[in-house]
Formats: sequence, C-alpha cells, structure tokens
Amino acid sequence: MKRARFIYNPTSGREQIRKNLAYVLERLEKAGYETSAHATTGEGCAKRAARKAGENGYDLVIAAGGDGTIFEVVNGLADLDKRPMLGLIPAGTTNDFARALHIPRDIEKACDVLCGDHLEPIDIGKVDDRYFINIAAAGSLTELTYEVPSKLKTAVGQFAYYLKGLEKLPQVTPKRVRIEYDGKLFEDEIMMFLVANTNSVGGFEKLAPNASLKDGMFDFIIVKKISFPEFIQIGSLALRGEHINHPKVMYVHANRIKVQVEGDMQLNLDGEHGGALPAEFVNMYQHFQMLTPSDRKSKY
Ligand SMILES: Nc1ncnc2c1ncn2[C@@H]1O[C@H](COP(=O)(O)OP(=O)(O)OP(=O)(O)O)[C@@H](O)[C@H]1O
Repeated sequence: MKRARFIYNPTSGREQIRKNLAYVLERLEKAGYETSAHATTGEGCAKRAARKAGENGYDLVIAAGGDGTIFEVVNGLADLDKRPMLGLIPAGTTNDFARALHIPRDIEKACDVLCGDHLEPIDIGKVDDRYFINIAAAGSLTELTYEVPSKLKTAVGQFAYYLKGLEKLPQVTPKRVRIEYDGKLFEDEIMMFLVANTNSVGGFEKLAPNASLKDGMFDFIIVKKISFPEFIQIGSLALRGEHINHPKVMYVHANRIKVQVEGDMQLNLDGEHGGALPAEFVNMYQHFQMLTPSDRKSKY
C-alpha cells in the first residue's frame, strides 16, 4: 500500500488546515494512501519531519501551509538519493509556489490534485548547502519580508508586504557586486538582485515572467543603481511584467550564478534569512516529482 505523510503548519495563513484536517485525511485514505499527519510546532519542524518521512520510505510527502512550510519540506528531502513525490495544500499568506503550479487554494480542489495521478518534474534552487523553491534575493528592499509581523500577515495578507515596502523605500542604498553567470561577468553597483525559479514571487505574478519550473534555468534579474523615482517606476512596471525592458534592469536566464559583494549584503531565501553573501546558486534540474493539476487552466 502507498504511504503518505501529511506535514501541516497549524498556524499558517488563516488556520484553515487545522479545521479541515479530518477531511484531508479521509480523502487521502480513499485515494489508497495509508496516511499519517504531523503538525509542525515551530522553526525547523517541517524540515525534520520531511527528512524522517523520506528516510522511512514514504511514497508521498505533502506540505500544507505557506511557502515557508514547503521550503522546509524541500530542504528536508532534497539531499536524499531516493526522494518521495511531493504534494501541496496552499494555506499561507502568499503561496507563490502553489500559484506558479496552479494548485488551487480551495482545500477540496487541492485534494483533487493530491488524489490524482498527474506528476510533473520540477526544478529547485541550491545555494551552498541549502535549497529554495521560489526565489533567492538580496539587496536592501528584499529585507522587508522579515519585518512583517506574523499577526499582521494573517490579518491583511499580502498588503502587509506592500505597506512595509513603501516605508522602507527611502533607506535603499546601492552595493558594488561582481557576478559570474554561465561563463559571463557583470560588475556594477546594484540595488538588488533576484534569482527566481518560479514566475510568481512575493505575490507579483509577473516578476520573472518567463520562468519555467522545469527547464533547469533561473530567471536572473538585477536592478542596477537607480533613483527614488526610477524605483517607483520599476515597481509599477513590475505589476505588468514590463520592468524587464527598463534600461536599469538586467534580465537573463542562467543555470549557475556566483555573487560577490563589497561590504555586507544579506541573502533572503524564499522569504527567510539566508545568511550573508558571497554565494553560488545552482539550478537543480527536475529534482522532484510533484503532484499538479492535469488541467493547467484550473484556478489557483
Ligand atoms: N506551530 C507553530 N507555531 C508557530 N509557528 C510555526 C508553527 N509551525 C511552523 N511555524 C513557523 O511558521 C513558518 C512558516 O509559515 P508558513 O509559510 O507555513 O505560513 P505563512 O507565514 O502564513 O505563509 P507565507 O510563508 O506564505 O507568508 C516557519 O517559520 C515556521 O517556523
């Protein structure tokens, strides 16, 4: 019999998973999985639970929560030689990864996907010895994601990030970097850079408009040194995916990217602290098999 491990964050988003736990488990049992559930208790818990499930030979590991929970589950499993299939129930504030994969937010519909048999290979990013699913970013503006309190996220969702972004804008300063990407070199002062695995980042669906989750490549975006009005201009272009044509924005595809910086620049991995630069980013081609909707038109 197939075995599924359901790893959920009872506090993520608006606490929907906890209320629907019995329903989800019943659906998985009916689909033929012998299922067990694990509620996370805090930082690192989803990672440890996923690792254990992988080592114990589970066929399917499901992450239920926000991007932070999926991030941990992927980090728990990515080093294993034999990796289980991945499933996902989006229940966080932003759910970028689920949106990129068109996995519905509605729990019943998300269960339809889990109980189906449509598997897709997906890439993940690796930076030194850690992994990311959506994005690695650095530069003053990216640091705002740490500063949005959890309570505020639950109450007002994505809007909380935008409020914080506006508040931080005047403090953003450029940094000089040396970047090697797929045999090419870039040296200049920059405001920030993004190494994106999915097209949907921070709730902006068109931030990395051409990102594919299974081509083995990152969408790599650099925002060069710019003025405050240019920042506002690029921000509003980003809502329509048109920022990539701005003269102060560099946009390329790359599989391997090495970044060195003068002074201190902190890395953000999928919205969490990722330590200080320098760092090397590698795209891990089709590293997981993921249960996704067979109908790509299905609504997130
Ligand atoms: N029982 C718990 N109580 C408090 N925090 C928890 C618990 N379980 C996990 N966490 C923390 O929740 C964070 C992950 O949150 P998650 O991404 O699932 O939801 P979210 O913050 O609502 O969504 P998003 O990441 O999309 O903003 C991790 O930092 C983890 O340490």
